[in-house]
Amino acid sequence: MLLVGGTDPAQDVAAFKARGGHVMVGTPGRIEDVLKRCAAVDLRRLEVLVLDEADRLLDMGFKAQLDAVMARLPKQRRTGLFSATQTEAVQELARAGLRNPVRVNVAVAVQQQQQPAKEKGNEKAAAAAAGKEKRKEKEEGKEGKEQQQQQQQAEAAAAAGAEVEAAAAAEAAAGGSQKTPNSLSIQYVLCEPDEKIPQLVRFLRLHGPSRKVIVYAMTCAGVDHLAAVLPRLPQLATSGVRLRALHGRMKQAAREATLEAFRALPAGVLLCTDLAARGLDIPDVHWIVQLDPPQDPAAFVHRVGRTARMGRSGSALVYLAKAEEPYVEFLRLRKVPLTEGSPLPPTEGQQAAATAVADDDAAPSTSGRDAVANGAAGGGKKKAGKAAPAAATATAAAAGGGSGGGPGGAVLSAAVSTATAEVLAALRGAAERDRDVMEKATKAFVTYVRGYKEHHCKFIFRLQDLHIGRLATGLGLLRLPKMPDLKKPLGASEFRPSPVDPSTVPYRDKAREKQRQKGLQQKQHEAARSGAAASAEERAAAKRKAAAAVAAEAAEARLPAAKRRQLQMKDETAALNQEYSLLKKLKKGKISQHQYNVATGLSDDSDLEGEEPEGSAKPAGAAAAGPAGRAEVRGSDSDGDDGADSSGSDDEGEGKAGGKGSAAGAGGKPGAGGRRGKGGKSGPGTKGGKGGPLGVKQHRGALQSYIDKKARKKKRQNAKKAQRQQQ
Ligand SMILES: Nc1ncnc2c1ncn2[C@@H]1O[C@H](COP(=O)(O)OP(=O)(O)OP(=O)(O)O)[C@@H](O)[C@H]1O
Repeated sequence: MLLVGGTDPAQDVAAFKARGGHVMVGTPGRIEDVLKRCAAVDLRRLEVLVLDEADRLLDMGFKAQLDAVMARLPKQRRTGLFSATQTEAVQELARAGLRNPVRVNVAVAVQQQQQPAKEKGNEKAAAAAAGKEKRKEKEEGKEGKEQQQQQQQAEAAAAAGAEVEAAAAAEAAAGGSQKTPNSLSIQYVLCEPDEKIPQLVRFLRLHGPSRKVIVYAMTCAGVDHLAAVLPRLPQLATSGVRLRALHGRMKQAAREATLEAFRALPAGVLLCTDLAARGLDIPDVHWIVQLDPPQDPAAFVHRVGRTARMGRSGSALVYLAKAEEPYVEFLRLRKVPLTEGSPLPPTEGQQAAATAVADDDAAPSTSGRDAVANGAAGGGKKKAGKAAPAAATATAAAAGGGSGGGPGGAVLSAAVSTATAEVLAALRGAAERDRDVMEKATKAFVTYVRGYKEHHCKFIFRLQDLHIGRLATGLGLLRLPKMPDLKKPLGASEFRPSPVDPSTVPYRDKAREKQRQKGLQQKQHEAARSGAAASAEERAAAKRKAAAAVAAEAAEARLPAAKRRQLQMKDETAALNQEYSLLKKLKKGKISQHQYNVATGLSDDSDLEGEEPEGSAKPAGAAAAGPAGRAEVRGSDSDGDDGADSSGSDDEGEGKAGGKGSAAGAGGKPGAGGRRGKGGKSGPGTKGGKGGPLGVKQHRGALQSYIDKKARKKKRQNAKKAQRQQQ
C-alpha cells in the first residue's frame, strides 16, 4: 500500500480493509493517520521496518509521528536506516530502537587522500558525547519499564557508538573516502548576488536546450520568481528552453503533474526547492545547478545525487559569493570535493559588442549597476550595454573566474559584464511592466534574507556579510524593501531605486489588474468617506466650541451686576491700553490714519491692500497691528487645513490673534463682535459684544475720556511725588 498525502485517508483505510497488504510504504504522517483509524491493521507480525532518508525522518520534525508509529511496532523486528547522509548521532539510532546495529558504508575510495584528523576527532567526540548523554539519562532515569527501555537503548547506543568509531577507523585505514561518486564533477563559481541570475541565464542558454537540468533555489518564493521571470527575459526567450517549477507550496496533484511533465521532456529545466532534493529518480538528469546553497548542508549531497546515478556521469554547479567561499573547505572536510569553475562567457554577439566598446578609448565611468538602473528606467538596453566596460573589471574580479588577465581576458570580462547588465536591466524591466513579477521578486528577496538567517552553517553564511544592495539589484527590485531583521544591511546604499513608482505598476493579467483597480477605487471611496466623516467631526467640534462661548457669555450675564461691571471694566481697560499705544504710534507717524482706523475697528480693512504707510519704510508696528494680525486671524479660520501653522490651529492661537491684532481681530468688523480674545473675554471693540461696532464719535469720545483720565492720574502722581520731595 502506498500511503502519502494528497488523498482522503478514509479512502486508504477502505482500500486496506478491502484488499489488505504486505508492505506499507508511506510518509510518517499518513502512516500514523491510517494506523489510528484502522484497528484492522495487525502489526504484531511486522518483521521489517525501513526508514529511508533516515537522518531526515529521525530529526525532530517527524518525531511525534514516528514515535506514534513505532510505539505500535513489535520490539522483535529488523530495522534498516538508509540515507546518503547517515547521521552519526547515536541517540537517533537508539530512538529507532536498534540493537546490535551494523553499519554499511558505501563510499568512493580516493587514493592518497588523508582523512582530516579533525574529522576523525569529531566522530569520536560525537560517539563519546552520545554515550555520556545516555549514561546521564540512566542516572536521572525513571523507574520500572521505562528505565529498562532506556537501558536497552543505552546499550544499543553504546554498540552503535562503537560501530561508528570502527567505521571511522576503517575509513581512515582506507586512506579516506568521498561521499559523491567519481562520475560526478562538482564545480563552484564565485559570483555575487546580482550576478547569479545573469550567470544562470547564460548557463541555461548553453545547456537548457539539450540537457535535463535541475536548478535549486532556497525558497518557494525564489522558485516562483524564477519561473515567472526567466521566460520573459529576451536572453532566454528564443533559446527554446523549457521550464517547470516544483516546490512545497504546490498542491500534491500539481507536484505530480510537474514531475511527470519534466520526466517526459527530452530536455528541460526543473526549478525547485529542497522538496526535490531527495528520492527523485530521474535517470537522465545531467546537470544540477544550485543557485543558492541549501540551508542544511546535508541537502547538498542529496541535491547533487539527482545526477550521476547508477554509474552514469553527471555534473553539478553551485554559485557562491566571495564571502561564502569557506563553504568549499567545509564540504571538502565532509568528503564532498569541489573544484573551482569559471563564470560562463557570454554569447558571441555580446562578446563582439564588448570588444567594440573596449576598443573605444573613451570608456564611460558609469558602474554596471548604475547602468542597470538607467537602462531599465529608460527602457534602453543600449545604455546598459554601453555603460558596462567600466564595471567589467569589478564584475569579473568579483566573479573571480579566471577569465580576466591579459588583453583577451579583459575583453571577455567586459563582455561578461555587459551580459550581466543586460540581464539585470531585463529583470527590472519585467518587474516594471508586470506587478506579478514585481511582487514575486520582492517576496523572493524577503524570503531569501529570512532563509539566509536560518542557515545551519551560520559561521559561513552570515547575514551581515550578505550584500543586500546587490541581492535586491539581482532580483530586479524597484525598491529596497524595509526589513526590521536587517539592522545594518550591507550595501543598501548601493541599490539604485527604479524611477518607476511601484504603486503604478499594473498586472499584466487583465482580469487581475481589473480586480486591483476595483480594490483601489473601493479604498479611495472608503478614504473619502472617512475624510468626510472627519470634517463632519470638525464641524461638530466648532459647533460645540461656539455653544461653549455662548454659554460662557450667558454665565457672565448671570453674574451679579457689580461683578459684571468689574469684568467689563477690566476688558475695557485692556482695550483702551492697546488703543492708546496705537494712538501714540499714529502720532509718531509709525502707522497711517487708515491703519489706525482699521486696527481700532473704525473702518473696514478691505481697502488696506497696497496702501503704503506714511514714510518710505513700512513701520514695524504696522506689521504687528495690521496685516500680521489679520494673517493670524485667518490662520485660525483655516483650522485643520494647515496643521503646520500652530498659531492658527488652536484656541491659543486664536486668542493671541485677537490680542495682537486687537480691534482688527476682534471688534472691528461687523459680525466679529462675538469673537473672544484670550481668556474668553469680550474684545475691546465689542463693549459687551452685543451692540456691534461703536460709532466713530462715541469711540473717540471714549478714548478721549480715557486719555484724560490717564493724564489726570499722572498729574496726581506727579504732584504727590513733588510733595514728597519737598518734605
Ligand atoms: N541492483 C540494481 N540494478 C540495476 N539498477 C538498479 C539497482 N539498484 C538500483 N538501481 C537503479 O538505480 C537508480 C537509483 O536507485 P535508488 O533510487 O534506489 O537510489 P537511492 O540510493 O535510493 O537514491 P537516493 O536516496 O539518493 O534518491 C534507480 O534508477 C534504480 O532503478
